Amino acid sequence: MTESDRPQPHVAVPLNGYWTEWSARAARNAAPGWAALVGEMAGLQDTFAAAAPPPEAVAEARSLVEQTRAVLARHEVGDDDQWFGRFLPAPDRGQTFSPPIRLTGITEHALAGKTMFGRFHSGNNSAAHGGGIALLFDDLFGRLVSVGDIPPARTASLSVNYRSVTPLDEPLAVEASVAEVDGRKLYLTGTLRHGDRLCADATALFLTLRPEQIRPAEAEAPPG
Ligand SMILES: CCCCCCCCCCCCCCCC(=O)SCCNC(=O)CCNC(=O)[C@H](O)C(C)(C)COP(=O)(O)OP(=O)(O)OC[C@H]1O[C@@H](n2cnc3c(N)ncnc32)[C@H](O)[C@@H]1OP(=O)(O)O
Repeated sequence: MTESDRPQPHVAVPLNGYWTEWSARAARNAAPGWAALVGEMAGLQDTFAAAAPPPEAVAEARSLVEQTRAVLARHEVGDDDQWFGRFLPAPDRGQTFSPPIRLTGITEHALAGKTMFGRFHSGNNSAAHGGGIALLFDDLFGRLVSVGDIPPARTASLSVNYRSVTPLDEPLAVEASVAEVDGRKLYLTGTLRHGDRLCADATALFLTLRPEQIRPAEAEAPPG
């Protein structure tokens, strides 16, 4: 690992008002330890993907996971009230779907950061899955369009070019920027690199939502 690959402090994103409230509400309500549980779950995904356990270990692991599901299922809420994915200032956003992105530079029109794919996102032959790479770009672009005063936006189209193999368990650099704004249309570009090597680049069209397409984020749930 070179010096520039070492984890750098994560930069907090100046979020637009919609996402600020959406995220703050989860932070207000979340139980202590939730962020650590998210980290365990992400680690579990990678460990699970990498394991070839004997029958007794399969049975033990299955029983433990069943117990965990039963504990969590007793506290199921609707998606307006979930915490998963809503810790926007954190590199993993409090979710385990896409790899954490540790942001190292932010302007209103560009983001840069570091990420890494683990075994959970493996395609084959120690290469990251192409769908996982598209997911990474969608998440990165989603963060970019949430910076500053841009109203909430959704992906209308996403195109990825896979230029070379993306390795697992290696630090990767991501960059995204707003190439053009045309009314509600945000044209975005991004790159994923391993060292000096370009692994993938992407373009996307995000559309800011019309007011009637936005669900209110500020509706306060009853405590508990
Ligand atoms: C730590 C920091 C945290 C930061 C904070 C993070 C915040 C949180 C992070 C979340 C990170 C995850 C981010 C995931 C982001 C998703 O993945 S969003 C989910 C995936 N996307 C969707 O589900 C969208 C589904 N589609 C739709 O809802 C609708 O089609 C859309 C996109 C809203 C557009 O519908 P519409 O508003 O009715 O637009 P419409 O009037 O049809 O078209 C407007 C214009 O766009 C054009 N257009 C529409 N679609 C297209 C298209 N596909 N191609 C080309 N042109 C198009 C039209 O031709 C039209 O052009 P003009 O005629 O005006 O020139």
